Amino acid sequence: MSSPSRYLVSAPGKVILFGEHAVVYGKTAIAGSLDGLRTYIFFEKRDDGFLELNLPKLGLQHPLLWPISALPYSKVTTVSKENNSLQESTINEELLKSLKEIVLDGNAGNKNNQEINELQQVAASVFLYLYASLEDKQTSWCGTTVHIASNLPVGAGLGSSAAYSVCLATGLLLVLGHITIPNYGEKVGGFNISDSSSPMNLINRWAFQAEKIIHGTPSGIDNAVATYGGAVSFSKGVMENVIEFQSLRFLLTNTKVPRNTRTLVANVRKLHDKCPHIVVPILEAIEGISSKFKEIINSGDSQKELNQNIEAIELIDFNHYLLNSLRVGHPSIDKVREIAAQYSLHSKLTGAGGGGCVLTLLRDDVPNDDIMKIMLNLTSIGFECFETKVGGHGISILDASTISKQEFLSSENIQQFSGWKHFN
Ligand SMILES: Nc1ncnc2c1ncn2[C@@H]1O[C@H](COP(=O)(O)OP(=O)(O)O)[C@@H](O)[C@H]1O
Ligand SMILES: C[C@@](O)(CCOP(=O)(O)O)CC(=O)O
Ligand SMILES: [Mg+2]
Repeated sequence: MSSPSRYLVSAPGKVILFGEHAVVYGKTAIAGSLDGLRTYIFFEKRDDGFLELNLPKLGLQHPLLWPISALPYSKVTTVSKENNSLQESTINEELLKSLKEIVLDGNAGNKNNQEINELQQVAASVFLYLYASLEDKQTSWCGTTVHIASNLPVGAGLGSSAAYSVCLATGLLLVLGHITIPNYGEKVGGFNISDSSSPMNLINRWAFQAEKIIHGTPSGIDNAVATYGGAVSFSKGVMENVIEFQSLRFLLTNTKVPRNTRTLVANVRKLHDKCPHIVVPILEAIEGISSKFKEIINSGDSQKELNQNIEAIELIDFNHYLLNSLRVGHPSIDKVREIAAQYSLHSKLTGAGGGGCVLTLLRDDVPNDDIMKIMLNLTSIGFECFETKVGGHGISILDASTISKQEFLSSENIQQFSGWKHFN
């Protein structure tokens, strides 16, 4: 049977309850997928030897179009086929540098000579990097068109970079024939991240490469959550389910203050290297918070108790103050915390901080009227808020042979196309 000519893939955003930044240093973090906030990518095979990438969410009006022949294949050294699995290694900086130049080059891909900023350049380079690394010269593959749709805010701490990376890795592994759409019940990898031969793990590892290009030194938590979904604790590439986390309700407030994860993570690194005697204990204290949360959960308290467990709630404030001491706070985040505190609710920054989103725990004993008032208050000063729970699907894939590009682009609810396959 021939493989589909079009694929639709989707991956969720994530929210970190405890442990952001510290997780980059191998400490434990607690995170869950945001099933309702997802990135979708439509992949269509071409037969003219071109790669087309559309980045409307990053403000590019026109598609970027490159002939495959423009890719610097002589510099591709990162992939070797071993035991039928693609082994990636560290980022091939020489290849990446060439690809970044190609992205800016009007003769190669930027036909409309659009002004391309650094963020757009990185997003395009990630696509070309994965394509060049994954293309198997033996296949008669002749190009692809990529369209992206997303209801995830970009650069707001909800893991849009990981959702983008996971979708790109999944779609390119599919269209380049490295994996097929797994059947229900087929072993696809689940949580066993070390099993390198499973499709899920292959996707996760390539998405991690993409995250490295975007972030510099990611911990891997965001791509793991976007790949496998659910609610988890994560440390040094090992994930565990934290089912109880799924019962908690949160308010997410997007301050809309733009920030960039790469810069924030790099700033924490500088602080760490300059003052290790101060920063290392802070990171250990954050680890203590994640551990305490797991201890509370494992102590057998009922969900109601977890939701109102004052010790668990206080962990939110502790984590926030510690993140502030790593200098990743922002006055807009403090404003959200202040408004929520008027109703005795506790909040912390989530993701890399510096603006972006704030997470507020919605306790069961807080009346809906109060939640409405907080939301009104926050929206009246220009913030955007929505209530959410965590958990749910990771990667989803659809054989989109019967869906046209126009149907994809004009759809108000891509999730409603029938035939999606989920793997958790
Ligand atoms: N829908 C999208 N289309 C293209 N690139 C995206 C998209 N979503 C995210 N990205 C990439 O991810 C970057 C933002 O990632 P980051 O700074 O880590 O913030 P976050 O992951 O918290 O949203 C963007 O600059 C872009 O490179
Ligand atoms: C700060 C960090 O812990 C999370 C970053 O998440 P986001 O890109 O801000 O959604 C970095 C990481 O874990 O790689
Ligand atoms: Mg990110």
